Parts: sequence; C-alpha cells; structure tokens
Amino acid sequence: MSLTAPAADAGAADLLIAPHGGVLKELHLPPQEAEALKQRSGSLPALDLDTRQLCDLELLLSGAFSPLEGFLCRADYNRVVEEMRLADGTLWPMPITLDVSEAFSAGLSPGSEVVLRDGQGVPLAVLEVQDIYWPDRLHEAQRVFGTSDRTHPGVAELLDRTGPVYLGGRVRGIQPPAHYDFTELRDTPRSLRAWFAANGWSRIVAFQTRNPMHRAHRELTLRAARQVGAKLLIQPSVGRTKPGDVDHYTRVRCYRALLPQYPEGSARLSLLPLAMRMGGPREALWHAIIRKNYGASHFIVGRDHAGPGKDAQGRPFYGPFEAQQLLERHQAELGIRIVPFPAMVYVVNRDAYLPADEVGLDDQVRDISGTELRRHLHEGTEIPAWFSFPEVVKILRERHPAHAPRGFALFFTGLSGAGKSTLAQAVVAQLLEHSSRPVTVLDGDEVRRHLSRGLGFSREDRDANVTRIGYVASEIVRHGGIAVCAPIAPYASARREARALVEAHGAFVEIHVATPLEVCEARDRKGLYAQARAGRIAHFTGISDPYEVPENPELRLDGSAADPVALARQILALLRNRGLIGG
Ligand SMILES: Nc1ncnc2c1ncn2[C@@H]1O[C@H](COP(=O)(O)OS(=O)(=O)O)[C@@H](OP(=O)(O)O)[C@H]1O
Ligand SMILES: Nc1ncnc2c1ncn2[C@@H]1O[C@H](COP(=O)(O)OP(=O)(O)O)[C@@H](O)[C@H]1O
Repeated sequence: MSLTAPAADAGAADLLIAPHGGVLKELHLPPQEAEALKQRSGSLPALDLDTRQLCDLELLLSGAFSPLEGFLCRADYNRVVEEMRLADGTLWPMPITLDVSEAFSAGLSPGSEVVLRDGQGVPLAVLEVQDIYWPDRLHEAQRVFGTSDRTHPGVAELLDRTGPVYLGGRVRGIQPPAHYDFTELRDTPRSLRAWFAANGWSRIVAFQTRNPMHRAHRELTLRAARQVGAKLLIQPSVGRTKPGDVDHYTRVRCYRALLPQYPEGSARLSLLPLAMRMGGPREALWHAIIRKNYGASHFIVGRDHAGPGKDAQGRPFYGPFEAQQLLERHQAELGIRIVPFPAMVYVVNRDAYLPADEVGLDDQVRDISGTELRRHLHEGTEIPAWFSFPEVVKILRERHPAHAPRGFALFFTGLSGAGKSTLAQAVVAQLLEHSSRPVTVLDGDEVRRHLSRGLGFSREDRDANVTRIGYVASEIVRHGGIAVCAPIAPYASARREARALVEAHGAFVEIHVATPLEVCEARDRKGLYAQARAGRIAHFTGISDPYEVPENPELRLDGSAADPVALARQILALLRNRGLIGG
C-alpha cells in the first residue's frame, strides 16, 4: 500500500523553503485505497478522538507535522521529551502522542490496527499500532512545560485529561476531518505552497496568533514584513487555544475586517487547525517548524510567545524572551528564519506605534491589556481609536454586548449530609429574590436520577458523574446562565476537570462545605451513615471511601456553623464581590 507521492515541486515552487526533514509527509491514501480501507475499517477497534487528538491527526495527515508519519513511538517520544529530537536526531520539540485508556489498550498488541474517528463516528484514518507504552506524564510535564503546576493549561490537560497509555505507529488517512466554517480560508501545506508558487511569493513571513488583532499587531506584522522584505502570512491557530480565549468564529471575522488595512497583495490569511499546548519556548519552536512546512521562509516570534499566563504563585511560567532565545539557538538547523520582535507599544506624544526597545525616556507609552479590553467591552466604555480599528471593535462588541451577565457555576462539594443541597436551595432562593437570571440546579441526588442514572459509587463512576455535571454546567455557563451544582465530588482531579470545562466559558466558584464528619453522621438524614457503619453500604464517602479536601476553593464554610440563610448570604456576598451578580 503506498502513500500519496510528495508534491512535485517545479518552477516557482522550487523557490519555497523545503519542508522540515526535506519531504512533505502527506499521509492520505490515494482515493481507491482510502475507500478500501474505509470499508475494512468497520471491523476494526474504533477510537473516537477528542479535540486535541483530532487537530493533531488533521495536521499529521496534511503534512503540517512533517517529518512525522504517525503518532510517536516510545523511542521518538523519549528523545522528544528529553532532547526535543526524534530518535533519528531531527529537531522536534512537542510530543505528538495518541493517549487511550488502559481498558482500550488491553485489546491491542503491536500489529493491531485502530480506526480513528471524529466525534460523529466518521472514520478518518487507521493507525497501525507499533508500540503501546505507559508514559511518565509527570516527567513529561516537567520536561516539556518545565513545571507540574496545573495552573498551566498544558500541564492540567496532560495530568488530568490524558489517558495513561500511548499508542505509537504509522497513520494512513482515509479522509480529512470535516470543517463547515471559513472553508475558503483553510489550506493544507500543499495547497498553500501551490498558492504561493502561483502568486510568485517565496519570501513569506508567518505570524501566529490566538487573539483578535488590533493596531499593535498590524504595525508589528507590517514592520516585520518590511524588515525582511517579505509578504505576510497571517496564520492564526483556530483548533484549540487557551481556555477563555475569544472564540475562533469571532476572531476570524476580526482578522477579515483587518485585512484591508494592509497594502493590497501583501498579506494572506489562512487558518491553522492547531491544538495549542501553551508550551512557551518549546511551542514556539514547534510553531516555526509547522510554518516551514506550509512554505513560510520567516516566522515572527514576539514577546511571551504561546505563553500560558502566570503560575499558582502569580509568577510567569517563562521569561518573556525565552522563546526567541531558544529559536535563535536552533536557527541554523531550523531553516525557517526567526524574526524576533519586541512588544509594540503606542507612544502618545508621537501618535505612533514603536517597538518597546525604541521608546525614549521622555516618551509617554500606552497599552491596553486583554483584561482591560474585556472590561471596556463589558462596561460599554470607549475603546480608543489608537488601540484598534472600528471594524474590529464592532465585531467584538457584537459578540460581547455591554453589561451582558457572565455565566458562572457554583460548585458545592462536601460529605453526604454536609448541607450542600440545603445551601444550594437557599442560594437559589436568594438569587431569585433579586434577579430573573436563569438558574439551573444540578443536585447530587437529582442528577443521579436522570443524567447519571445507572452509575454507582466506584471512583470511575463518581468521576463520570462529576464530569457530566461539569459538562452540563459548562453549557449553561456558555449561554450566560447560572449553574448550581451540589455533588459530593470527592476526587480533586474530577473537580479540576469540571472547573476546566466551565472556565472555558465563564467563572467557576468552588465552595467546600466543610461540615465535620461527626456532624454529618449525627444528622444522618437518610440513615445512610448508620448503614455504612453496619457495613451494609460499601464505599461510603467519609466512612469507607475517600474525600480529598479541596486545597484552594473559592470559599470554605462549615455547614453547621450558622443557619443556611446566613451561609447563603455569605455566598451571595462573594458573588457580588466578584462581579458575577449585581446589587
Ligand atoms: N457509597 C456512597 N457514598 C456516598 N454517597 C452515597 C453512597 N451511596 C449512596 N449515596 C447517596 O448518593 C449521594 C451522593 O451522590 P453524588 O452524585 O453527589 O456522589 S459523587 O459526587 O458522585 O461522589 C449522597 O447524597 P448526599 O447525601 O446528598 O450527598 C448519598 O445520599
Ligand atoms: N446550616 C445548617 N444548619 C443546620 N442544619 C443543616 C444546615 N444545612 C443543612 N442542614 C441539615 O443537614 C441535613 C443534610 O443536609 P443536605 O443539604 O441534605 O446535605 P447534602 O446535600 O450535603 O447531603 C439536612 O437535614 C439539612 O436540613
């Protein structure tokens, strides 16, 4: 069985930079072979990919991850983690791995085939399993991200939402993942290279972004392009970015509105279905390699490239110019030229944007952070013309109307009988006294009658229960609603998972109802503690099953310290302080 031949570069295409490793590794099979494999795939074990895996697969198949020919086997993985190199020595900084559960891996052995499907069950590719291995994910986090702090989104995903077993092996493509949005802006490395060749572009500087672009970005990209005498490729990541980012539909509308601000024929917009890891320097190196595969000769690396924000102690995970330094160290081997750029700032007295390192002592500098911009949008206050373009601001205002309430989830956790349901009821009653915002209650017992019917109290079932609650809450929050959840949720990892789901769209307020076990047991409203003590109920939380005490809840209160009305008032005060409710 043969893979499709690499693009036959000819004429203008010869002027383009060679892909990483020399050859564009497109992994799609020719149509007839793809159809035959699709027919056969019905009888293979199937894996339905999550968003990250789907993005990775799409970029593997299209050749954007050249020279990779599949998901990393152990030898490649180990060397990538330790040294940012594949086993053969090729520079490659990010582990591209296919994680699965232990149960799924149990039915496989080297030589097995697995059909990789999208969320709707459509077969996209077949993996020839070469290697099945148990990675040390903590070690991976420390080496790849330089930390095991779960405030880092890449670390949280790796430690809490990544299966324990990795499958390595070659991938053969049946069909690319389907996209129904902005189809005219989606390119493969081959199609973009062909467009460059057809339009006589060979010096091309690529710009990566996960945010809406404003004047500072336009100035930066224009300057970078002029500096190196190149055309500009604006290639935003639209696969998965940092939780809480502006959604890609809105961003792409903004980018489109910005394009007329560039000299005609000087800039091209193309979307990259990349699942970012927010891995700072290593990620920047990876971004550069990907852009090289798309045919860009230069790559802009700004301040704090692919930065994950601050750690649990409020310190940045990476130095602002660490990414630039790392890429410069590998410049010769990389091929694609790095264009390092300082932050662009607005200098009031000159009414111009300047690189931060060109600003004089007498200059008066202004900037608006992402947080400030969100505040302006929320409060409907003026966004100055020096900061952005009216066309871009209009799109952002449509998406984030002023004073639109932000959705949030109130997540009570604690032992059975701690007072979670009672407090949830009291809070809901007080919320409804003041406003008519929609409130949905996801109470432990209630959820188990519907959403989680059939689940028991094993760790696996409890985790599934809490994740379902987190998922439903995240949908409610996404639409600006209030979700009040009250499960025991005894495991920290499942609570973190629920938090991550919700925080992608709004606020997550965790309240530990820390009523002492003796009080809960003395209350024993349902008689369950007595039964648990008598050994008639196994795995009862607090008696014969663990409860992991939350380390950093937004609020911890003793559910026996005051009456529920008083405790609920305390919670409402917290919500008010955080700007989540009015009054
Ligand atoms: N083994 C065991 N351990 C703990 N709780 C038990 C168990 N068996 C039944 N129950 C009853 O189920 C309610 C807890 O369900 P949850 O969905 O909140 O639990 S979990 O979050 O999935 O751990 C809990 O309700 P609450 O008392 O309202 O917390 C109990 O009534
Ligand atoms: N603040 C409180 N003061 C006194 N009793 C309370 C308080 N909160 C709850 N209770 C009582 O404790 C029992 C268990 O409360 P419940 O809300 O059902 O707990 P959970 O949902 O955590 O299992 C109920 O009988 C309830 O009336």
